[in-house]
Parts: sequence; structure tokens; C-alpha cells
Amino acid sequence: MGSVDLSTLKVVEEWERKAKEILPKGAYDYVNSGSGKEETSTKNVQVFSKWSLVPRMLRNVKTSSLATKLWGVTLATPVMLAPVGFQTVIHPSGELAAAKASDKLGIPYITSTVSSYNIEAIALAAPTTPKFFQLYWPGDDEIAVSFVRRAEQSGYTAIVLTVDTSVIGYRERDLQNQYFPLRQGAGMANYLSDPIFQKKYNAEGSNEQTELIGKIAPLIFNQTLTWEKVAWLKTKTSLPVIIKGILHPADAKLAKAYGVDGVVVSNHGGRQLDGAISSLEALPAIAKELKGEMPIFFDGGIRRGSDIIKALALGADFVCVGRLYAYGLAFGVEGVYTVLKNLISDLDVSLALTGVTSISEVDDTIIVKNT
Ligand SMILES: Cc1cc2nc3c(=O)[nH]c(=O)nc-3n(C[C@H](O)[C@H](O)[C@H](O)COP(=O)(O)O)c2cc1C
Ligand SMILES: O=C(O)C(=O)c1ccccc1
Repeated sequence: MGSVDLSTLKVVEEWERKAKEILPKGAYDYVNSGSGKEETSTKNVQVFSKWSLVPRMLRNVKTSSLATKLWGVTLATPVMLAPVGFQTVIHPSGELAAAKASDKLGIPYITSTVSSYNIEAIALAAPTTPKFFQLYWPGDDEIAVSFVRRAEQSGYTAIVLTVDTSVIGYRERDLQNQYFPLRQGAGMANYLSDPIFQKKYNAEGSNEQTELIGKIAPLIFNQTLTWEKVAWLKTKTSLPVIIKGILHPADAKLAKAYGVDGVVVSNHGGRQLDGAISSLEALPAIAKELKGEMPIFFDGGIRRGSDIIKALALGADFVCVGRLYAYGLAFGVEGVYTVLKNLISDLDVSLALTGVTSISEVDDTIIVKNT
């Protein structure tokens, strides 16, 4: 592993290939795979080729800037790290490495509920850039509120409630490998460090892994969530609440009606409902409902700078990357830093070549659907 000179790894797909070489098969398949026949995860990446950018010329792009504003705060770029759980199955330094690398680049980090380090430790690894907490609403509301409170107290500035995960997707590769990241001891840090969980579910203070998995696993997903619960969550926190996993324009309308503060157009990287619409194809209809009303975040298939410009042109305000940085993490903090740095360099060049001088100027006048 130490023999790879990361500065020479520029081709995005090479990172994926190298990660596959390094990681145990179960871990690589867990990260790489989608659900079912992987139609949606594959389409997420390929769909970008269905649209073409139509660049403008002679527009003095010398001062072109990637800076973007979110709720009055200026961010270095429109890029964020999507919540990715269980990161110690990729590298022992896991979320701490990813958060540290993104912080160094001024890229906001979104901490997953099922992280292998806890909310507080990850906050300390990313002290300078805004960070969000992604909530998988536990089966117990008291724990949900406890997680949110802990995020507030450790300086997170938004809650990202993931709503596409009433149950975990049918992931054939994981099922065939019999690979479940919890069994690697990953993803439990927030539960184990939670006073409400310990009091209500582990009063005898067990440290035994199988026993703890037995207590935590049934709590992770909540099949009873409704829009009313979202409204209830809003009463429990003063932080903005972003809903992650919106694909249908009718749900975008409901998000507005229920007073949410942002949406992430996402199909969970094609890991939940296989056959679901690709994120990019879902984006225009949602932008039609919400553009200008609340920030629109986008994830799914972002691998290069021009992908980001296409998503912004079709209505996104911010994009999140998932697997791209997960592959970098196979090489630890330097790996994450390098993939992100490469992505931002690519975005910088691509924006200038589009003839656009600021992110907020990217709109649907520079994109066409191929015929
Ligand atoms: C290994 C892995 C773990 C993930 N864990 C979470 C999670 O804990 N919470 C969540 O909301 N989304 C999770 N996601 C989904 C991502 O946040 C994001 O929606 C998806 O990765 C975007 O697609 P991309 O990988 O093509 O960039 C995970 C994705 C991967 C690949
Ligand atoms: O892998 C995922 O996409 C994910 O979000 C998850 C969350 C909890 C348990 C298993 C997977």
C-alpha cells in the first residue's frame, strides 16, 4: 500500500481499481455495490452522458470562483462529503481521516449516524469547516433526540434526515458474501457512546460485540416515519433540517409544505430501490418545485468536475460525493485528500472552460439533453 504514489493517480477509475486490490472482497463489494441488479447505481454514473454542456466563450474567466453561499456562510466550493457509514471497514482511521481531509480543503463533512467514530470525535477532526449530522432516525425517539442534541453541542450546523431507508436495500453481493459491516464491529460508535441507549437498552453494561449488535441492529431503521414526524423533529431543534432521499416532485412539494430547510435529491447511490430513477433524471422536476425556495443538494454518480457542472445546471445548488472519497479512503487521509483535490482542480478547469465565472451563474442555458 505504501508503494503507491498517490500524486500519480489521476484517473478516477484507477482509484476504484486500486481500492478493489487493497480491500477485502466483502468490504469492497459493500462500498461498490448497489441493490438488486445494480441498474440504478450503474445508471447514476452513466446518465451524465445523456446531457451535454454548451460552453460560452470570450467571457473573461480569469477570476472564476468556486465559492458558494449556504445560509449566509461562504463555502470554498459547492461540494460536500455525503454521509458514508462504517468507514473503518475501509481504513482503520475511517471517518476521522475523511473528516480531516475534507476540513483541510474547506469541504463540509456529513457525519453518518452509523459512523465507526462518534459524533464528538469526528467534530474534533474537522474543527474549521461547517459539518452536518446525518440522522438515521432510531426506533426510539428519545435516542433520536439525544443524537440531535449531541450534534448541536459538538458544533454541527444542520441535520440531514435520511428518508429512503425504511429498510436496508436488497444488496445481492452483500447477501452472497454474507457481509454485514456491523459484524466487523463498525458503525456502532454513536449508539455505544449514547447515554440514553446505554440506560434503556444496555443497563447491564455489556461489552460483548454480538450482544451489542443484537441490541443496536433492530434500532437503526425506523419504518414508522411520516411527514408529521419531520414536523416534530423541527420542533426539537433549531438547526436546519435537510431531507435526504427525495426523488418524486410530489415529495418535494411536501418538503416545502412541512417547512423543511433543504432536500438532497438522492437514491442512496443506487443502494436502496433498484430500478429507481437515476438522481440526475430526478433532479429537473424537483428543481422546478423548489429552486430558489430552499437549497437543493444532489448526490449519485458524481465522479468528475463536469458531472458537478451538469448537476448544477439542472438545478442543484450543492453536490455530495460518496463512493469517490470512499475509494480514496482505502489509502487513508492522504487518499481522501488527493481524490478531493483532484476533483476540485477538475471542477475549476471545467468551470472556466464553460465560460462561467461563478457557481451561482451556472444554469440551464448551458446544458442540453442529447437527442
Ligand atoms: C459505503 C456507503 C455507505 C453509505 N452510508 C450512508 C449512511 O450512513 N447514511 C446515508 O444517508 N447515506 C449513506 N450512503 C449513501 C451516500 O450518502 C450517497 O447517497 C451515495 O453514496 C451517493 O452516490 P455516489 O456514491 O455515487 O456518490 C452510503 C453510501 C455508501 C457507498
Ligand atoms: O450502506 C448503506 O448505504 C447504509 O446506509 C447502511 C446503513 C445501516 C446499515 C447498513 C447499511
